[in-house]
Order: sequence, then C-alpha cells, then structure tokens
Amino acid sequence: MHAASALDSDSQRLDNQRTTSISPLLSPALLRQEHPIDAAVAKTVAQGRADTVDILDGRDDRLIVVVGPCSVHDPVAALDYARRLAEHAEGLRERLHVVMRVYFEKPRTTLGWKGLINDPDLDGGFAVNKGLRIARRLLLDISALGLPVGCEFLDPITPQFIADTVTWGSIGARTAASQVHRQLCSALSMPVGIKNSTEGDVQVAVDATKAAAAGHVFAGINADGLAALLTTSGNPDCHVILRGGAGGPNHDPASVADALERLRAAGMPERVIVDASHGNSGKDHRRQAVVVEELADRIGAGEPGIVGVMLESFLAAGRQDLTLGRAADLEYGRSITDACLDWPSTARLLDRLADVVGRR
Ligand SMILES: O=C[C@H](O)[C@H](O)COP(=O)(O)O
Ligand SMILES: C=C(OP(=O)(O)O)C(=O)O
Repeated sequence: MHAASALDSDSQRLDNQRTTSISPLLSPALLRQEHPIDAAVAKTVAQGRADTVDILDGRDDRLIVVVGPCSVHDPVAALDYARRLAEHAEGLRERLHVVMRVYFEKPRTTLGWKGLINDPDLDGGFAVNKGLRIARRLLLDISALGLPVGCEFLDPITPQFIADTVTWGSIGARTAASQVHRQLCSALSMPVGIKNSTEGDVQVAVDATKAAAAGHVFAGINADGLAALLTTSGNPDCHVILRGGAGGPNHDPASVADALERLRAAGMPERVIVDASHGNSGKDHRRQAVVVEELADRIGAGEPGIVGVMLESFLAAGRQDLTLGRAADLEYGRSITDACLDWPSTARLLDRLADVVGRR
C-alpha cells in the first residue's frame, strides 16, 4: 500500500510535465449518432469508392479529378463551392469522376493554423469537439449533393469520426514515410492516394502503398473512443500522388514513367494521380492551369498510367493571410492556406480534361 502510493506520487511528478490540460473528446459513436449517414449519402460514398477503384484498376477509363480548396475554413463557402462543382461535374460524369477536396487537417511545414477540426473558430481556441461536428456535418451535406468527398487523414484518431462519409483519402507529403499513417491506410475502407515527399522522393510513396497493402496490428481507438488494438487486412487501393518537391516538378513524362517503373519493381499496380499544385506549381495557382493543359495534351495522346489529376481550387483566386481571432475580416471564398484557382478557371479546366478523355 505504502509502495503503491509512493509510486503514484512519483509518477505524478514525472508525468504530464508539458501537458497543460487534458479535456474530454466526444466519442465517434456519439458524433455518428448526432449526424447519421442516410441511405442517399451511403450510396454516394459506396458508388464513389467503387468507381474510384474501377478507374485505378483500369476497368473504367474515366479520369479521377480531385478538386477543391486547399483547406476548408468557412463551411458556408465550401458548400457554395460544392453546389457549383456538383452541378458542373454532373454534366461531365461520363468522362470525369470528380471528387471534392474537403480537407480539414493541415500538416504545416513549421507552424500555422492546422485546419477546421483543430481550430474551427480560427482564433486559437482549439474547440476540437465543435470542429469534428462541423466537419462531419459538412461531409454529409456535400455528399448529399451526390458529390463524393476526399479528405487528407493526418491525426490517426480522426478517421473514426468521419471516415464512413469519405470516398477517397489522402496521406500527405509530410507523413508518407510514417509507419503510423501506413498502418492507418491499411485499415481505411476507401482508396487512398499517398504523396511523394516534400523533398521529391517518390520511392517513399511507392513503399507506403506496399506497406499499406499488408495487414497490421496497431493501437487506435474504437467507436466508443476507447483505446483498442486494431487488426487490419490491408488496403489494395492505395496509389501514388506525384506532387513535385524541393527539386522541382515531377509531372513531366519522364518522372511519370519513373514512378510507374518504381511501382512495377515493387510489384504494385502502375498508376498515379498527378497533383497540379504544390511542388508541381511552385505554389503559384496560375501554374496549375499550365500543368493541367500539359497533362490534358498527354492524356489525350494516350500516355499510360495517369489515372487522375488533383487541383487546388476555391471560389476566388489566390490566397489570403489569416490573423487568428479576425476571421470576420477574411474575404469570402479565398483560401487561407495554399493559393487556389478560382471557380471559372476550374470549370474551364474540368471541361478541357473531359474533352481529352472523350477523345482518347
Ligand atoms: O497543402 C497545404 C500546404 O502546402 C501544407 O499544409 C503546408 O503548408 P505550409 O508550408 O504553409 O505550412
Ligand atoms: C498538404 C497537402 O499537400 P502536400 O502533402 O503535398 O504538401 C495537400 O494536398 O493539402
């Protein structure tokens, strides 16, 4: 008894020396009960995933287009964008499989706003339970338009709250090498695109698709939010996203061929999505249009292996700086993270991609 209390006080002195508070997180089951998925949304998600896998595996010759804001900071503007995209995508559905980027978790190079789940009020208040509620509601509302959604998964706890609503997932350039994220991919029920590293290393993404295709046993949480051991069977639908890197772009034919060769050598399916933004645009949103035009020419000419294109796009062009606590000063529909194409340019580029897919 005496020994046990000595241990408790020792561990109190040794533990949580840098954790300033620990507060309750709502459970995934509670959030799912508050914002349940209905039959129409479930159909959009299931059909969207099946269509994505058919394109990845070459049974459907449409092109996947993952398009939308760099990050969601204003759910009203995101839904406004989604309505326009859903209507436009409907007219192109024979040629393009359009998935909207609805990204709530931002991996930062150093510091910065980490996304709507982490800080939904954009004021450093970190109302995470509120962020999760807004995120799930928005994912359901966008999917209810018949528009499938794509999310980056960054925090390994978050998927339990939203993954049932997500058609396509992504692992970013900063986490492609992470065992935690590769294990997570092995559990995810949707196809997942994995980016090359920020340095431009493509092999790390190829290795990640291989690691994620295998089963793993790892610690996570269950639907009640309790710590649990998860045993997974592996995700065969992971694929590489070429996003360029420190050495420059990698959307050119030689880089695409190199990535396909690396996949072949690893025994993985030879297919890539090309991100027109990030290292491939040098973060200049106007360069995204140039990249897409180049890709369109090549896809139209029958270049193999490119199964999809990613674009960062919002209502207004470019980006703006956020001052924490001053969200009311932000301009409607303009990104607060990476610079985006505006809606009219995006619609034109979608038409261009649909046109070449129709002709190839
Ligand atoms: O796509 C988003 C950003 O490129 C990524 O989150 C890194 O952003 P940062 O370099 O501004 O932190
Ligand atoms: C963070 C992103 O990209 P990357 O990981 O390529 O920097 C993104 O697509 O939002």
